[in-house]
Amino acid sequence: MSLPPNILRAFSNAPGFDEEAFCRVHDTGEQVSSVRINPAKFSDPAALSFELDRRIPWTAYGYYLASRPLYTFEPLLHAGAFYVQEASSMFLEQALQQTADLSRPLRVLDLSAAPGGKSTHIQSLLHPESILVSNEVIKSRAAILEENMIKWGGSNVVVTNNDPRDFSGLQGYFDVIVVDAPCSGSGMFRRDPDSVAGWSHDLVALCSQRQQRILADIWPALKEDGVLIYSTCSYSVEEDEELADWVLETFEVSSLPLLTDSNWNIVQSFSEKHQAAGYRFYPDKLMGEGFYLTAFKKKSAGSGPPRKGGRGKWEQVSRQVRDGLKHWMKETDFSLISLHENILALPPLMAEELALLQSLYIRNAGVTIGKWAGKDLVPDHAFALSQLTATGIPVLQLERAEALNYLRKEEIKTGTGQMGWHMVQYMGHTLGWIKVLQNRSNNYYPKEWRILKQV
Ligand SMILES: C[S@@+](CC[C@H](N)C(=O)[O-])C[C@H]1O[C@@H](n2cnc3c(N)ncnc32)[C@H](O)[C@@H]1O
Repeated sequence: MSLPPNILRAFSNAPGFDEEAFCRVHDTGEQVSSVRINPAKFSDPAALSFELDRRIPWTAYGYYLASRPLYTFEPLLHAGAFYVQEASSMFLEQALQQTADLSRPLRVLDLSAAPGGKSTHIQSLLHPESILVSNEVIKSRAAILEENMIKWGGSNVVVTNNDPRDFSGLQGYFDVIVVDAPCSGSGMFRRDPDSVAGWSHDLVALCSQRQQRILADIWPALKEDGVLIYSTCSYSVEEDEELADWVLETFEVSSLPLLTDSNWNIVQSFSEKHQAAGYRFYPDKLMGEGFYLTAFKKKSAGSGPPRKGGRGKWEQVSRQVRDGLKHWMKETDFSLISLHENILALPPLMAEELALLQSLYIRNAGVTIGKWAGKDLVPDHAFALSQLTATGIPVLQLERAEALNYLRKEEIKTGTGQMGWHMVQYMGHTLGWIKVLQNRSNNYYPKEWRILKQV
């Protein structure tokens, strides 16, 4: 792929930009593949059909792969044991660790979260009593975000589908806000050469205005001393350092520098007007795509602490249901509530937090356990993928080919004499539910998530 001169000229003022090396790395067409494992689920690298190669140095959970596998046919991807993510983006881990106290419960918003790369990563880094609001404004993308967060299996996540301005009522609520902003996308040119044709100066200007609007809308929701982490996959200074200057001019805020290892070859930049520290990733300098990240601390909120949420529009489940769930669920201190016919398990304090978040359009919160149908539970897929299932639930281990058939939603020949609900597993990782009947079994894998691709 050769990049047009107008694009190269546009990046010539970007700190650390080396035109010759940049062109060379785009010309080769070389691709870097990487994944991030889920520390709550992943234990055995041998369960993967591909090899984890070198570690990505700025994260504890990321690995480069020697070659790109067909991820769709990897059952552990559907079990939420790993996530396919571009390596540079995992630098978010450094930003969070160095700017926030992750040893205590925090309220964190990932504002532009779909498909869920940063949110799954954040979930792995937070104290378990934290609350992570993973938001996506575009409805169809919010559905994908929800799917990925359910597969990841964390119980402390709320998935919402809101515009940034909908958060204005939550004055001073969040300790940390991550804005992985929609941008002109030049950092992905190597991955997606077709996107080169869509790039223009007008697009960069439009994105920069939208990024300012998003940050202005979300700003009141950040608490005093709270941390804002802003990132793009654009090389354009208008979306990166100039945007950081705009933040410093517009809000009461200070720039938060981060420590990096010189061997990582990340370019540290300083914005022209206010010297905001930023971190630039170039594919010709390190193994990863184009990325920019900067962090800020809010100086004053201009508003008090979050108000009390009052009571939510839900009820605790009855004693009969609670007793009935005993052989399904691990013993926990979670609250069990009924919402829209579903039973939800919410970690301690989340019910109170949800009451505060009631103004948002909540797609998913805590773990959906299922529906109570008269005498017993019809378990939800999210429950299977969570860490809350009781050890006594019957399990059916499948070989790889059968596991893929299950994920295609085909009927599974069980060979088991035991009737009723079973968790289907591959190499000890749960994929979902089946119900074994007298002469057949019903596959409960969600229809909209099934594998459609043929090998
Ligand atoms: C760079 S992508 C996010 C990637 C995601 N953080 C991840 O790591 O998987 C930017 C997201 O911003 C969303 N978006 C688009 N317009 C937006 C707006 N006006 N406000 C907030 N988010 C927006 C896009 O739909 C997209 O999902």
